[in-house]
This record gives sequence, C-alpha cells and structure tokens, in this order.
Amino acid sequence: MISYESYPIMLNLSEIEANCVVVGGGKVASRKISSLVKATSQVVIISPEINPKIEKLLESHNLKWIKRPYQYGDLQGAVLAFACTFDPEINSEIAKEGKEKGVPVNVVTSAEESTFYVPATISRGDLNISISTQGASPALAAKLRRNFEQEFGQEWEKYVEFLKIARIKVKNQIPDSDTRSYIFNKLVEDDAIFDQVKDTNRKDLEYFCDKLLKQLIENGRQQDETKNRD
Ligand SMILES: C[C@@]1(CC(=O)O)C2=NC(=C\c3[nH]c(c(CCC(=O)O)c3CC(=O)O)Cc3[nH]c(c(CC(=O)O)c3CCC(=O)O)/C=C3\N/C(=C\2)[C@@H](CCC(=O)O)[C@]3(C)CC(=O)O)/[C@H]1CCC(=O)O
Ligand SMILES: NC(=O)c1ccc[n+]([C@@H]2O[C@H](COP(=O)([O-])OP(=O)(O)OC[C@H]3O[C@@H](n4cnc5c(N)ncnc54)[C@H](O)[C@@H]3O)[C@@H](O)[C@H]2O)c1
Repeated sequence: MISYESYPIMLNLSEIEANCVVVGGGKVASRKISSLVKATSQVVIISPEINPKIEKLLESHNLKWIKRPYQYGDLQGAVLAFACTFDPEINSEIAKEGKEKGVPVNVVTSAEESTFYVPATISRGDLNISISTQGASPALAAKLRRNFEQEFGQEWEKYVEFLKIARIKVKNQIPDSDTRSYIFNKLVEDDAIFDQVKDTNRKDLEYFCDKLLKQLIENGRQQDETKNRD
C-alpha cells in the first residue's frame, strides 16, 4: 500500500466564499480563532459558552456565534472545521462529518483523526515560517517557533518587501530568464544586501533597489560577454 504524506500549503481563505467552523469556545479554540481572523472574517463559532478572549474577537472581527452544542450538519458548506471541544467523542463525530462531506477537520484532541494540522508559525511580512511535527510533538513545534523568532527578527519583513519590489522590476525589465535567475540568486546570496536593506528607510527602498539592479544587470552582461569570448 502507498503511504502518503501531508501536503503543506498556504491557504488564501478570504478568497473562498465559505465559512471556517470552530466548534468549542475554550482556550484552544481561542488560539485557533486568533490566527484564523488574520486570514478571514468568515468564521462561525459553535459552542454553548465562549471565553472572554473569543468574546473580544467576536466583536472586533464581526464573527458569528451559534450559542449551542454541535449538531450534525454544522459543517455543511464549510471550507475548514476545527473540533475544539474537550470531549473526544464529540470531536470524533465532527471529524466523521468532515470526512463524509469532504471538509478538512482539525481535531485538537487527536492528531490521528485530524485531516489537517495547524503548524507553529512566525510571520515577517510576506515571509512565513511554519513548523509541524504532525502531532508527534506540538511542544517541539512551539519550541522551534520560539527559536526561529529569535533568529528571524523584524528586519526580515523589510528585506522580503525589498525582494518583492526587486522581483517585479526584474520581471518587467529583463526578458531573458537566465539573467533573471542570475539576479534573483545574487539578491539572496549576498549578505551585504541584507545588511544594506536593513539600514535603508522604507521610502528609499525603491531607489536603492534601482541602483543595485543597474549594477547587477551590468555585472551579468559582463559575465555573459566573458563567457562568449572564452
Ligand atoms: C503548533 C500548535 C498550533 C496551534 O494550536 O495553534 C499546535 N499545538 C500547539 C501547542 C501545544 N499543543 C499541546 C501542547 C502541550 C504539550 C504537548 O502535548 O506536546 C502544546 C505546547 C504548548 O502549549 O506550548 C497539546 C496537544 N496538541 C495536540 C494534542 C492532541 C494529540 O496529541 O493528539 C495535544 C494533547 C492534548 C492533551 O493533553 O490531551 C494536537 C495538535 N496540536 C497541534 C498544533 C497539531 C499538531 C502540530 C504539530 O505537531 O506540528 C495537532 C495534531 C492538531 C492541532 O491542534 O492543530 C501549538 C503551538 C503554537 C505555538 O506556540 O507556536
Ligand atoms: N491541539 C492543541 O493544540 C491542544 C493544546 C492543549 C490542549 N488540547 C486539548 O484540547 C481540548 C480543549 O482544550 P481547551 O483548553 O480549549 O478546553 P476548554 O474546556 O477550555 O474548552 C472546551 C470548549 O468546548 C465547548 N464544548 C463542550 N462540548 C461542546 C459541544 N458538544 N459542542 C460545542 N462546544 C462544546 C465548551 O463550552 C468549551 O467552550 C482539551 O481536551 C485538551 O486536552 C489541545
């Protein structure tokens, strides 16, 4: 029998016309909802009770709360579901409905019954570092996240923003894919560029980018000429 692995993706939930259903209103549900609201406002919470943190999120993000226990059918039309009750049997029922309806379900009491896991994550602008042990050790995922948080400071946000600006410019200006790829690799290999970006004001980023690209394009040309001569 083939043994499959999990498929890691980044999901643009706000672009999908469907709800994320969170069943349960305790500590774990509030952690999942806190990260969900960064991605979408289409969040429906189903629980007889919710904790104060979720209450605040409900108000600030205009979420929907259905104040009752889970019942079969709650996953109808959902894009994702989170089974966050303390009752493993209820969570199993939610997982079963998800499998039946093709809705991925995260079961917080059982890695085995989950059809997706939430990784530990750090974000620096467009840079996202996600760590998953697929349920083998959530504590390790959290510890590694803390380590990466130290290693990847806020300056990475500006650096990735700069790389994005550069990428758009290079794609617009350079038709040859070898030269493009030479420049993209140079931009990430040279630590001096990282240091310079770090010390450049956001408003000067574009100017710095133009200057640097001019230089890199010239270097690329010179290399091509040398190659053609040899
Ligand atoms: C990453 C993170 C994301 C998040 O939840 O946002 C996350 N768990 C986190 C923390 C954490 N969870 C637990 C502890 C206590 C120590 C320990 O048990 O190790 C700690 C540590 C802490 O709190 O620091 C207890 C726990 N977790 C699960 C079970 C059930 C089981 O094992 O079957 C039990 C036992 C419950 C019980 O005691 O009965 C299951 C899952 N937890 C997952 C994700 C998924 C697998 C992720 C992976 O392995 O990659 C999965 C399968 C499903 C899911 O929930 O998505 C978040 C860190 C965020 C961060 O800090 O950055
Ligand atoms: N996956 C993880 O990351 C992780 C981490 C720690 C703990 N856990 C496990 O997750 C479970 C939940 O933890 P918690 O701290 O959030 O618990 P909690 O007791 O604070 O919250 C449980 C919530 O579920 C609601 N609930 C109970 N029965 C329900 C039903 N039938 N329908 C809808 N809602 C219902 C309750 O009203 C409550 O709001 C625990 O069993 C815990 O062992 C998971």
